[in-house]
Amino acid sequence: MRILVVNAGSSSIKAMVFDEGLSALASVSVAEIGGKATIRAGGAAVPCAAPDHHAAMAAILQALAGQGIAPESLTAAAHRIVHGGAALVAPERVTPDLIARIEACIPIAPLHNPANLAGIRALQAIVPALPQYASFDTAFHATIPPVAHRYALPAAEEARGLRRYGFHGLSYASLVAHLPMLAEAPLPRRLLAFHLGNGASATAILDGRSVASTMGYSPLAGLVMGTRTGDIDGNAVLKMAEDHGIDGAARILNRESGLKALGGQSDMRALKAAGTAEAAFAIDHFCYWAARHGASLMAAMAGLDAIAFTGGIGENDADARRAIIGHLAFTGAELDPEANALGASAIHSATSSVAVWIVPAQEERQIAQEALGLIRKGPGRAEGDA
Ligand SMILES: Nc1ncnc2c1ncn2[C@@H]1O[C@H](COP(=O)(O)OP(=O)(O)O)[C@@H](O)[C@H]1O
Ligand SMILES: CC(=O)OP(=O)(O)O
Ligand SMILES: [Mg+2]
Repeated sequence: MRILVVNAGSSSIKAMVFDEGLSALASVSVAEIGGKATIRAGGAAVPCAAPDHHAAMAAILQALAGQGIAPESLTAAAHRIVHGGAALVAPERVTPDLIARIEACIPIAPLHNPANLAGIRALQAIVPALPQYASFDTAFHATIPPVAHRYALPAAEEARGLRRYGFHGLSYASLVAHLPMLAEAPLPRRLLAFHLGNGASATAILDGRSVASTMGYSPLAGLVMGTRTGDIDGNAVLKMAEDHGIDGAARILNRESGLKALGGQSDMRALKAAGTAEAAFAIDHFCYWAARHGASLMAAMAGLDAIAFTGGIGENDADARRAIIGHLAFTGAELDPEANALGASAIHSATSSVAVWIVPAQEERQIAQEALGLIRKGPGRAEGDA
């Protein structure tokens, strides 16, 4: 069995092929789509032409074919879908109806759902009979209670879907599954998890379940991100819509803000390499707001037992982790500088009252596992619609 998993983020596509035992058979990724794109297929990353997610997907399929994994040899494909709305809270087989429901969420996830659909369509065009499955980034957050997910808006607005959803759920679900293995201990009761990638969020995980998260109606809210503002006053958004039109305001908020606006680069590595005063301010701002939002999530769990970092920045950037934990020192969290610099799994000091972990994001494995669950269940109600 060969399951191709496609994880399209806002700036990257990560593809992996798994067998039925969830062993990885191949891995290809394209980073910095729309910028200085590079492709990694086993060896070092090399430049590639990927002005958009369609081109990146074509490059990935070509690279996989070069490794002997032709699209025709796949058993199934499984995709990360960022916004599933309130109804799509479990993995599903891709059908025309499901595609329509994913399309309906494009206005709320403009950087993501089109990219996710690009992957599905690319495969449909080449191997129309290939069964495809979808896993939702919003699903892990279905346990957030109304007090945390409801906006204080009139009921009619809520009925139109205006509520907080929470994202990066596949990453958080895999973190909850893997942290006990890394720590060789039960999952901490009150866990503050930071997913810091191009998109960034934090989640309060109480007894393994999401009880609050920083992203809201869309993946724009909460922390400062590569090109997204994070939290901003609604009236400031209205002022921007007045000045620039709705599309202009949406473009500024989603694509021209965040680290890019403050420091001139959306990519953390590029920002650090730039070394300018603006870049330093952007990084300070990112870490300060990550900590501010993280501290607010502690109230949703009545305290804190452990912190976990994941995502491209969370896993690889020791400076960002040090700055964020520095802002959260009042919680009793303290890093072991050497372990942090090395990127070890446990990075807290011996005297820290809060455990601090690095957990590699395994969204692809999580997606493969969810698809495998559906494949093993056999043809269900979705099969008839296909
Ligand atoms: N060694 C590193 N040091 C600092 N930042 C890094 C490092 N490796 C990756 N990153 C950053 O991680 C971010 C991408 O994270 P990732 O989770 O792959 O993104 P996406 O949201 O597209 O899935 C970029 O800002 C990148 O610069
Ligand atoms: C939801 C989200 O922001 O995803 P990414 O970090 O992959 O852009
Ligand atoms: Mg990602």
